[in-house]
Amino acid sequence: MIRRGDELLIATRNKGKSKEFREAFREIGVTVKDLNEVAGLPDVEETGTTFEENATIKAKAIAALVGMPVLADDSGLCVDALSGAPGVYSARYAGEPSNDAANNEKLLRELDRIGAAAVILPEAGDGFATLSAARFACSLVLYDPSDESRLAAEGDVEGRILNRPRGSGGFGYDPLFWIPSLGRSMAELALEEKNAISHRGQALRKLLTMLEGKA
Ligand SMILES: O=c1[nH]c(=O)c2ncn([C@@H]3O[C@H](COP(=O)(O)OP(=O)(O)OP(=O)(O)O)[C@@H](O)[C@H]3O)c2[nH]1
Ligand SMILES: [Mg+2]
Repeated sequence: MIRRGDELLIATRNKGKSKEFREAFREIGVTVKDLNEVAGLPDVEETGTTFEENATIKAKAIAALVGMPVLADDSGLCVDALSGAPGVYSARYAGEPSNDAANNEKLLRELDRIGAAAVILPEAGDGFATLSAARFACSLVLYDPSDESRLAAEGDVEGRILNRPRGSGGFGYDPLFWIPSLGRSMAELALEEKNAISHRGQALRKLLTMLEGKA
């Protein structure tokens, strides 16, 4: 369903996501396009209550319009101390249009409001602490309108929320996401390093393995 030399449309307007997909698919010779590069495609409303539901909604809606297989990603950050919030609302946590800086500020405000206990991180240097365990989760859905087939895969990565941002890579909440096993924030990882461990990278590797099995 996806072969070397193919072009694949990803039903996303998030340039951070497309950058990560572009890098991952480049390794297998597949060119990636996102919704910002194709004129006339709508924003799809995310009315689902789970990542998988939303990824399915996005993939099907766009595939119906372009008549080709489409990959969609729905993902987010689930924070233990906030009972799993922001979850499926991660992009719109601080309101719409979505704004990474405002979302990060709201996350720290909410953790402060509930009095989340700060655990000092000596290995991170001056003034850094973590406030809660958290995970990034990603659901990928590849939908092919020619036979109405749907492939779905999930990935997640565990970490802790930092009390202040660290690093300049990645996107979204990456500067606030500390990975204890690496002793770095997600925003301190190079693109390939992030893809090697991230929720999105794991989901994508699972999906590609499923596709190989079908070929
Ligand atoms: O720091 C982060 N590193 C990541 O790797 C990551 N993956 C997801 N997220 C957050 O979760 C929202 C997804 O929401 P989402 O799946 O609806 O995507 P989106 O609305 O940004 O674009 P689209 O794909 O829907 O067009 C994003 O906006 C981010 O806030 C991440 N944050
Ligand atoms: Mg979205």
